[in-house]
Amino acid sequence: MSAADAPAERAARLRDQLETHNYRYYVLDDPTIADAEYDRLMDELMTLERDHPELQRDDSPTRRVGSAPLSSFAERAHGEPMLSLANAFSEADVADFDRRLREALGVSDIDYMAEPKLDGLSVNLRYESGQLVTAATRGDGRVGEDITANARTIRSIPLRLQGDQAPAVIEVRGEVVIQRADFEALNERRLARGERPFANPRNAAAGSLRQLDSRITAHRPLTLFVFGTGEASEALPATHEAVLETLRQWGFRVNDQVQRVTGVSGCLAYQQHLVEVRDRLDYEIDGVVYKVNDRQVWQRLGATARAPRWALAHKLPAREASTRVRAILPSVGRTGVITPVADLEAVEVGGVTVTRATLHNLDEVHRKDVREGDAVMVRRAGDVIPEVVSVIESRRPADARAWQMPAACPVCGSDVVRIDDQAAHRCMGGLYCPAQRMGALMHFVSRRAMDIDGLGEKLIEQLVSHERVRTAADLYALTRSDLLGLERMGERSTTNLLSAIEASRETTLARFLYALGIDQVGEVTARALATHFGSLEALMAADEEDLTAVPDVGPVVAESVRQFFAQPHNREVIEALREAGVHWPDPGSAAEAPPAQPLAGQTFVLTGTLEGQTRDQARARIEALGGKVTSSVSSRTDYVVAGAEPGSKRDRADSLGVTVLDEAGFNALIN
Ligand SMILES: NC(=O)c1ccc[n+]([C@@H]2O[C@H](COP(=O)([O-])OP(=O)(O)OC[C@H]3O[C@@H](n4cnc5c(N)ncnc54)[C@H](O)[C@@H]3O)[C@@H](O)[C@H]2O)c1
Ligand SMILES: [Zn+2]
Repeated sequence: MSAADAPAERAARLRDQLETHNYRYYVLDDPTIADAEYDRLMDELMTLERDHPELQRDDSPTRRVGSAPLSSFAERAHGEPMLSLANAFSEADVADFDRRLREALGVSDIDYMAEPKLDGLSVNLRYESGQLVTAATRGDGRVGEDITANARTIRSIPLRLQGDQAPAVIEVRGEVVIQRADFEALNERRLARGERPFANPRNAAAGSLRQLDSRITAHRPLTLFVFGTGEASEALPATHEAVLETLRQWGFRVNDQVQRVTGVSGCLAYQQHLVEVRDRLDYEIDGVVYKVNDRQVWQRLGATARAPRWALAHKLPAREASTRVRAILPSVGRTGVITPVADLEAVEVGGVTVTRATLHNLDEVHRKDVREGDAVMVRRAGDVIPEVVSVIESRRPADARAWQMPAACPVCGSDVVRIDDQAAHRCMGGLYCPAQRMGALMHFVSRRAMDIDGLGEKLIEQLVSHERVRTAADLYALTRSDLLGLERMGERSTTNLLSAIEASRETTLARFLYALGIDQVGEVTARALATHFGSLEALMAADEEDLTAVPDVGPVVAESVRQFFAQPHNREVIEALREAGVHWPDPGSAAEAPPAQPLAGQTFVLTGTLEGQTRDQARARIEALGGKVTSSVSSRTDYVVAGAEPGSKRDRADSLGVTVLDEAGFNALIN
């Protein structure tokens, strides 16, 4: 092989690849690489052909637009060709473009119309005497697919032009898009039906518009934004700005971000502005387009085989890239919920290197059918966590197997359980699992649990990070010297904290159960369990049937309780706590009788109609136990007791996160 062969071979290979990608993208609506990767291949081929003119060929993808129309549609020739756009990837490219135009036109400043470049599918609408007669996709630029029936179902496409100035013939061009929220809802529905999700809104829009059955299109939320014209039987206004205004008056939707700017600096400022507002737009954009405003100039500048010379597409940083999933890792969060995370081959998305993407939960992994080894599309928008959007099935390795949630927590080895119909899986080692340490400890010391005053998040964080505290039991071994010297811990606060820890050793079984942080076991359930079983031993020995015999304990709660106590590590921590001196009155002993003022310091709000008592009776019972009843709900309210037809106080409680008790829950609490 001679040295001169290398570029020729490379060019041939690039042409092959680009043709394949064109076919998959334009005909099948099923691309296997991200746009930015396609753009890089195209750019490489263009550079090769420019540097080696002998390699130029008329049938090269660099000279052509799109791809031939799919034969299942009728063909529709455009009155005037529909071209693509020249691309700029950098500010220097934009400056070059502007300089070339200024030189060609002999002017010092050029006015441009700057427009968002919508990422959808372009269509050509032909109106005769104001009536929509045909609609076609761009196809290869000369001939497209006839999608007239489908276009008629799109509400933003006027079937008849407004006003009475309609020309005999006019072609109107624009981009059909699917709005972001609609795209997400559409993919949700597809996943729910076991269908493959669309890779991105552009594919969703293209797939929806290129339907042989227009009833399907009618159910897809498509929108048309128009950006120009083709064949016209009469002269149009002299500037592009005025043409857009005419289109508006005819009843089309012209993008409201469109703006007239001057020179390179105007173009770049506009692009910067769109980068900033991009995440707030309802639709996807992949660039901005600058068009010379003076249409007389269009004639003079003309076009290449592929694109007009008076317009330029300035690409925005890509949001999507394709990469490979090296592994799917179960990640244990602070509350024990396990999230599958894709460990990715590093890939750059929009200027940031991405190596991880969330897969949310096991159902999502299965619905998207993401497997270890899969090629996937990854998406990162704004500050949102990167996400695996879809799998490129055609690039799946033969040995890829469906992923399963591990049976044991990868951090602590406790059982992993899916509780009934929740989508989430959890590690059951709540007391022991290092991943859950912070959350478990914060809960353990909280006011309604062990009530250890003075042990805040900052302090717990320090104790955990110094490995001084691993489980709740270690709190009871803390010494003066452990605490002194930690941030903001002086003599006095250390003394106070140590005595708060000391005091918490004496507690009640209900509080202790609540403090354990068993999933599904709140205060009321903890009390019910304590009352029913009387001792921790009896509760730990209970099977599902025993548990569901407790009022208000259903199978979900029962399963959670059983699983919790089934973990050897949890039992170890409980044992250690008891050895550290945590205790409560024996069942049946006089001390188990509720203290005289068990509701001291707690505030209640009563709302709605109670059945077994009047509100006044309920108030009397609360007050007898030391509680207080107030009339309005605030963040200081401990409980809202809601009878029938509770009204707005209940809603307010929900929005503030205040515990709401029904009458049975209230009775359980005060008895
Ligand atoms: N991933 C793949 O496999 C693959 C394959 C082929 C093409 N592509 C992608 O498609 C694009 C190239 O294709 P293209 O020829 O359609 O070019 P293009 O999409 O880059 O630019 C031309 C098109 O932009 C659209 N457009 C949007 N807003 C516009 C506006 N305000 N004014 C004028 N036109 C506007 C029109 O439909 C026009 O046809 C690239 O982004 C490329 O990455 C990807
Ligand atoms: Zn764990």
